[in-house]
Amino acid sequence: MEHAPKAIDVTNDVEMRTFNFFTMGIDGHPLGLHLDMAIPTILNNADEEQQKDWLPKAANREFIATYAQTEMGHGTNLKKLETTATYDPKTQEFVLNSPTITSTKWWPGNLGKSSNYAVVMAQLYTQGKCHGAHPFFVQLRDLNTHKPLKGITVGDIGPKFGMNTVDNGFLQFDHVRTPRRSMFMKHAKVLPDGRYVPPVHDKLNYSAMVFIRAAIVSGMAYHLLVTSTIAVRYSAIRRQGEITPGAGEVKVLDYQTQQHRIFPQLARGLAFRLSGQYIMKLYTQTMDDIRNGDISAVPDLHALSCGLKAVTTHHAALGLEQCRMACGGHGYSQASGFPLHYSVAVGACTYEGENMVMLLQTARHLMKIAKAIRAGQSPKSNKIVDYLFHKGPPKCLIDQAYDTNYRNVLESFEHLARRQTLEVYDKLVQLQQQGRNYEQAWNDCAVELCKATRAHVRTFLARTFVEEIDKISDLSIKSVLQDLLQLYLYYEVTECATGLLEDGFMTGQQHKYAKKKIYEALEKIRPNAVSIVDSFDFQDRELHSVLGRRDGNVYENLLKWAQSSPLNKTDVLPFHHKYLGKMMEEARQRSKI
Ligand SMILES: CCCCCCCCCC/C=C\CCCCC/C=C/C(=O)SCCNC(=O)CCNC(=O)[C@H](O)C(C)(C)COP(=O)(O)OP(=O)(O)OC[C@H]1O[C@@H](n2cnc3c(N)ncnc32)[C@H](O)[C@@H]1OP(=O)(O)O
Ligand SMILES: Cc1cc2nc3c(=O)[nH]c(=O)nc-3n(C[C@H](O)[C@H](O)[C@H](O)COP(=O)(O)OP(=O)(O)OC[C@H]3O[C@@H](n4cnc5c(N)ncnc54)[C@H](O)[C@@H]3O)c2cc1C
Repeated sequence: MEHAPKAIDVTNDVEMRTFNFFTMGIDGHPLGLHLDMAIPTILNNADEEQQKDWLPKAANREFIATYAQTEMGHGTNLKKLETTATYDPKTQEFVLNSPTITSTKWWPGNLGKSSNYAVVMAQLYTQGKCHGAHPFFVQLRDLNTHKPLKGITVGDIGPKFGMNTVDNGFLQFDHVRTPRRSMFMKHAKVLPDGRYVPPVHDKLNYSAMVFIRAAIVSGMAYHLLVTSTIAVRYSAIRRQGEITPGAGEVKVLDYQTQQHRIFPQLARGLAFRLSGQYIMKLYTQTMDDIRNGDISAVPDLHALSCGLKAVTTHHAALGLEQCRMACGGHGYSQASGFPLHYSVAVGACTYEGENMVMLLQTARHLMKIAKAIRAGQSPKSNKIVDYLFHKGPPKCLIDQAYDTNYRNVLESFEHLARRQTLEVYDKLVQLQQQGRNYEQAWNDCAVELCKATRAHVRTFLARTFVEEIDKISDLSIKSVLQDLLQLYLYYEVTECATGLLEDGFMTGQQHKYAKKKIYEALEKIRPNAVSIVDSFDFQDRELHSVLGRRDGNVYENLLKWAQSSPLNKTDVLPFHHKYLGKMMEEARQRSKI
């Protein structure tokens, strides 16, 4: 038939994701971990033969797999995972075991009820020696009955803060046997006789986490762009109060405070989107390099993905909350769509590496660079960190008339990142000279180390935003985006003003200049705000928001939404006369006596 709907191609990743997203919503679905973590693990950690066997079946959804790493007792410190996989050369099998309560796998998405396979991270023992956590591909449930296999206890961990459409689960193994070839063998291997062959880099097993950390950056852009769309649209129909007495009530979007609350979230959403594209490309490139035997970019990718993940999730959480508050009372209703987006987005501050832990990972990388700088070494042509080696201007120049492509603003961010990185490095060295060991000194510097990472990530986000806008050739689009860029950059200057003022790099006057540039940008963005968010082309079914409807018919639909609440199916609730009605009736009778 000419107009018959085309079937979804389940092997096409983008098509499948879009379909899932529209049909099942944003708070997760039974295939989430299968698509986002299990398949990437197969792609990057299975050897050729394993891939041939597992990948087509995975793409075709002949099984559903999850990623079971975190345990009740340990999520961050992977060295202390307790699940064991002990190789038995006699049968050429691994024996998977959960020796303690705290070794119970806890949290994996879709583990509770949906998955019948899992990538299981377990401490690998062979020939009496532990080689650390390695991934295994393990069948959990019978393919026909879907009952747990012998020795496996599996279930759902119960309701959570949000994402309750995902069956996060628990899992225990009681000496479960699995074939030798169920160990992912692209990097490390166990030979039939039990000999261990180490990987070229011992963190290659962690590539699925790196993938999601990179994906999260665009995910956070999405949440911010969606919620600022809701806030802008609603603020453009909501009228309350007057700016000029007697001139009539204004749209709340005309208040400067409202613009200052919402527009920076829009600008940050765009910045995250552009850096999200960058890090995904870097991820793909690095995985290709690894396939060709080049692992040199692994530390850079790890450091950037950890820092971006931590900063973007934190800012998304704060930004979403600003959008909610910008919608007043109605923002607190589920009709706004904010509770759904908020509870999904804040999860990302924790999953895939707790944010403080991630900031500290990037800081490790920065400290190596600081060491090289202090040793007088030259930069290594690394676009992301080379600026740390260069001496910038001694004073801030943001208020100079000619600031081609915001060079002066970028140099301010660079100055702060460089100063913070070197200062905390010097403190680390000093503390060790005073007798602290490295780990103690590290802990004493941890807050400042996190600040160094934030400053470095801010520099990266800002530079990427500037460079990407510079590439746009359509001048009408470019000019609108330049307004958002202006807002973004000066807003970030004020956000890190304490650091810039602290060492006298920036003057109070220049801080005032940055604020002036923010207010100027808000004014320029205001007339285009609704068109900007409309241009994202979000469908109403994506926004899940009465307030953010594209047609702006908020009030009549808010009433319909409330009337359709289950509580309003009947005028009088069935149990009214049994409890509240009875209570009031009895009270009235008593007061008559
Ligand atoms: C269309 C729009 C949709 C919108 C929706 C939005 C959705 C958002 C997008 C997200 C998509 C999907 C959502 C999926 C749901 C997610 C479900 C969540 C899953 C999980 O949480 S899985 C579990 C995640 N767990 C963690 O992240 C654990 C955190 N811990 C660690 O990673 C590590 O233990 C560590 C980094 C803290 C330390 O590692 P450790 O092994 O102990 O090593 P160390 O000895 O400390 O370090 C040794 C050196 O190794 C370096 N290192 C560490 N990790 C890596 C790595 N991955 N790669 C490279 N190098 C690494 C470390 O830095 C050390 O280096 P150095 O010695 O300094 O040189
Ligand atoms: C919604 C959701 C989905 C998840 N999905 C999965 C999944 O599919 N698969 C899976 O395996 N796991 C999953 N997880 C688990 C998740 O990856 C972990 O919870 C996360 O990595 C944090 O680890 P933790 O719980 O051990 O936190 P903890 O490490 O116990 O964190 C507690 C506090 O200690 C601090 N802390 C810990 N270590 C350090 C340190 N070295 N330095 C400084 N501070 C430190 C943290 O900053 C934090 O403030 C999920 C979690 C959530 C919330």
